[in-house]
Amino acid sequence: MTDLPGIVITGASGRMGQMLIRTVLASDRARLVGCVERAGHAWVGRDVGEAMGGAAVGVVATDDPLEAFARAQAVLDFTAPAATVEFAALAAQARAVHVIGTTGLEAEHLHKIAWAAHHAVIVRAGNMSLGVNLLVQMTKKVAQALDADWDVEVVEAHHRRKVDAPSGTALMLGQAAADGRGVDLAAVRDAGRDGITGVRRLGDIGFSSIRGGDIVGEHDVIFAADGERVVLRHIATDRSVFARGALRAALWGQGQKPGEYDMLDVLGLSE
Ligand SMILES: NC(=O)C1=CN([C@@H]2O[C@H](COP(=O)(O)OP(=O)(O)OC[C@H]3O[C@@H](n4cnc5c(N)ncnc54)[C@H](OP(=O)(O)O)[C@@H]3O)[C@@H](O)[C@H]2O)C=CC1
Ligand SMILES: O=C(O)C1=N[C@H](C(=O)O)C[C@H](O)C1
Repeated sequence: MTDLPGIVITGASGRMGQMLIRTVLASDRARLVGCVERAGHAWVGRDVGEAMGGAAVGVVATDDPLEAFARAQAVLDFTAPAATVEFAALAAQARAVHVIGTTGLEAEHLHKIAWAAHHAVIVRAGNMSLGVNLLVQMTKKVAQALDADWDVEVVEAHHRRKVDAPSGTALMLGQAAADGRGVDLAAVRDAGRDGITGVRRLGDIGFSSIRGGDIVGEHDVIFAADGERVVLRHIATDRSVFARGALRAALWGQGQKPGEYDMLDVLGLSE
């Protein structure tokens, strides 16, 4: 039992944090050894099972990430960009595999994460589900097969509490379409149409975001031509698909060389 990889969960009280706690506790391949919340959070000092309204599980939430990471083989991190950058440095210091699900990361954050990956294994993906990562590969293949007369639009829908747009998944899908076409996404990205936009630019990849209610996560990649359309779709109905992927990544990362990996590596879908 104690030989199983020890897992720490950051942002433990969050939507994903709580799903990750349940997933790790239910697993016979890993054990929960720590949960992190920020200083002053109501969960700090409390057993996380009780904090979730159930029975005690023997893990007390802490506001000391380094102490927790030092006891772990992997950190599952679905928090916010500034926190994730801080955790990347600490996980590298503790030589723990850092699984990053956080989205909304900008160039400055990615740069710091890349530095941490010189010293530790980092697995980062805007979406950890098997289905979305298959969709990424399908999107690349369809984009390879179709020319720029097929307009590419990525449409995503999420719950009302999501703070970043386009979603990390939408950006992965847009990147896959750009890779398939052999173009630079930054040069063709079109997000946020409003007002007199002018006609659509040939070759652009468009992004649209819907926010409402409790939508877990829905993504369409639309290839639209004159007279026909191809639509690739993924619908997540339960956050457990992300949590299972994250735990799989943590286990896969054990024994890998330091570096930055993604879910395509974990799932063996890289080309
Ligand atoms: N890659 C994937 O498969 C998926 C990625 N996500 C991404 O995961 C992230 C979290 O999503 P979700 O769970 O819905 O969000 P929540 O807001 O429900 O949870 C985020 C948690 O992180 C905590 N947090 C933020 N900053 C810190 C910090 N400095 N130290 C410790 N804890 C901190 C928050 O605490 P507090 O409340 O105190 O701010 C909160 O508990 C988002 O970026 C989302 O897009 C979500 C689902 C799947
Ligand atoms: O914030 C969320 O909820 C989700 N975020 C990820 C994203 O930005 O794509 C993954 C999933 O869609 C849920």
